Amino acid sequence: MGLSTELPAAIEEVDVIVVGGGTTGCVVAARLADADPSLEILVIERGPNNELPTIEYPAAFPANLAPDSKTTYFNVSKPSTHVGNRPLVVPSGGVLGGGSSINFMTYSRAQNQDLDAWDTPGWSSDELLPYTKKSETYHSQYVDGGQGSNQEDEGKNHGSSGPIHVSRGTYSAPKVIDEFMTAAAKLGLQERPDKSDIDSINSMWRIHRFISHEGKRQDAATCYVHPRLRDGKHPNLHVLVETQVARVLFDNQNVRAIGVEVRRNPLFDEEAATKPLRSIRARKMVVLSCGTCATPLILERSGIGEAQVLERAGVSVIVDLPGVGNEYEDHHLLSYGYKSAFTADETGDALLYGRMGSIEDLIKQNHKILGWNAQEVQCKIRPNQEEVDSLGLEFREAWDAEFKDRPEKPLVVLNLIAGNPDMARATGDPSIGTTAFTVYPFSRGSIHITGSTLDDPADFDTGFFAGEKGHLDVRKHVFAYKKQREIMRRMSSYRGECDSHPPFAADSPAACVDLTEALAADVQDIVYSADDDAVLEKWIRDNVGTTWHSLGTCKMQAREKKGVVDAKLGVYGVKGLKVADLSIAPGNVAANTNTTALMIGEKAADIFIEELGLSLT
Ligand SMILES: Cc1cc2nc3c(=O)[nH]c(=O)nc-3n(C[C@H](O)[C@H](O)[C@H](O)COP(=O)(O)OP(=O)(O)OC[C@H]3O[C@@H](n4cnc5c(N)ncnc54)[C@H](O)[C@@H]3O)c2cc1C
Repeated sequence: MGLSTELPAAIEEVDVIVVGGGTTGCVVAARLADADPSLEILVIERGPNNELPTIEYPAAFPANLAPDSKTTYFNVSKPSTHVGNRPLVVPSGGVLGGGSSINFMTYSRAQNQDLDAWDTPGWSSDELLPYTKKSETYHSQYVDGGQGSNQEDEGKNHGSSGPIHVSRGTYSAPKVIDEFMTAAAKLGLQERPDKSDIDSINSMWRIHRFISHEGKRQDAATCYVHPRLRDGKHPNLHVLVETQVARVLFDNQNVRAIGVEVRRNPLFDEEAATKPLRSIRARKMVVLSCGTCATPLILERSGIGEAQVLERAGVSVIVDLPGVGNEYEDHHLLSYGYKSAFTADETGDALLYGRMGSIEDLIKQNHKILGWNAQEVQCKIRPNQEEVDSLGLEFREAWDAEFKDRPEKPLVVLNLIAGNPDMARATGDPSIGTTAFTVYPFSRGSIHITGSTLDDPADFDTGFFAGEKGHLDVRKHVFAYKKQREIMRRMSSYRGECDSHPPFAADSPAACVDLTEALAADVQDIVYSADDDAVLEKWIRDNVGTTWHSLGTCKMQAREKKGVVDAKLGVYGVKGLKVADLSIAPGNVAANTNTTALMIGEKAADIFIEELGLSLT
């Protein structure tokens, strides 16, 4: 069958069904297809095929987030008083390749200690490193300056023959990077040739990207699935797109997963919503890879979840598993724009605001800027003791308990963007900016079904800044705001703040400025008053958004600790049903999450191959 929008009537049963052809699902399906040519695998993806210019060309990435996008799924939370009574919109992958096909392509690795803290047999950082290496071919060369990696470290930490090519791409903004790094160094941040050495802290690096040397996006569908659909050696791999899975089917005893119920996605076929669902059977295994926001909903529609939630939604309980859909985590993101003396072509603004012509024009010219994502430098930062103390006694107690003796744990991640990251407020003038996200949030959310069908809306609460310690997550952003602003103020092209900053009182030293030249060489830190901090905290609550790093709604941990899957990714209480995506992460990671999703995919594939009695490749 290959790739299709319709399942031929002849295919009623396969060996393995992978539900969700996203980042993790594509890896699992491809590796299973390699392991045994007679094993029939069907990937079912709700979104369209990913072979689109807006996915292939990195610089076109914002198009996938347009409100009418058919490649992104927009999860909408209920309004919360903790974030200014706003509903938050959390986009996730809605296309073959999932998040990896629409994300911003920043390559970033979890700290070693993050994975060790998962505390799960077989999932330590040492045991997982081979899987990250297996997924990637890492190109260390810096085309635009920078120190280049130490060969030995590179071999230790990176792969050299995996399907995903990680490089700096074909374009960058070296002047912006150099100025930022010079400024950040004045505040004690050191440039590391390879911060994905996965232990360093208070350091920065030039961001590597999920972009090949040729300037093409390296998503899981392009790198794992399509080559196998094309090579004539994998007639066992089938991919059904534009099709939604409603629920998992079980045998008569409700013990073993035997298939799924599907319908064509009404986004691509309006009549589908009124047609009966179709069943497809799986002889050996059903793998749920629908991502953090969708996998728990499928489990719940199938009768696996917290009994109260299921009963309220009118679903009969097969397994009472209270962890499903709870303990939702994301990173909390704020973006800040700065006026600058850079010329339009030294930042991404000329591209974003069409001054270089349309993406189609640039494709005709084969322009190098197409292989760029404008994400330039990443820093993982911890406060010093004085900074910790400045965040208040309660924060210090939390710091002492969770961070103080874990020197590899950053508090925030800052990214330098060669353009204004707050696109809603950007004017199109040459500007640069930062994004700041807090890692290891204290606050937690949840996502559940409200009814038994695909059309019932989800009950989604991001939990941002809520709960007993939620306000301490706000304090982390207070630290992040001050830190990033001090770096930016020390850049020689800094000319003041754009509108994406708190409205500090005009007579406060913290007030935003509009300058015609850089600040004098000996820049002093801004001293914020209690009133300034109050304005800042309100701004943070009113403007915080997703970092698109959802995880943890089907945790891999003990059932009595509200775990949903065991160390072999099997769902508790049933057989033949696995989960493989970021929903299984038992704890958060101090990084953008795509690398972790790919790693989970590789590890999951090995687990399944072994359980199915196939040979490892
Ligand atoms: C806008 C955005 C920007 C990001 N930027 C970065 C970045 O720069 N760097 C980075 O490292 N990470 C980034 N991420 C995060 C990263 O891409 C995700 O963490 C990762 O892709 C998640 O992988 P997953 O396999 O868990 O889920 P996904 O990749 O989301 O896969 C789930 C798949 O299941 C499908 N699905 C869901 N429900 C159903 C159903 N009922 N039936 C059939 N199919 C279904 C979805 O359509 C999707 O394709 C970003 C994410 C987004 C959304």
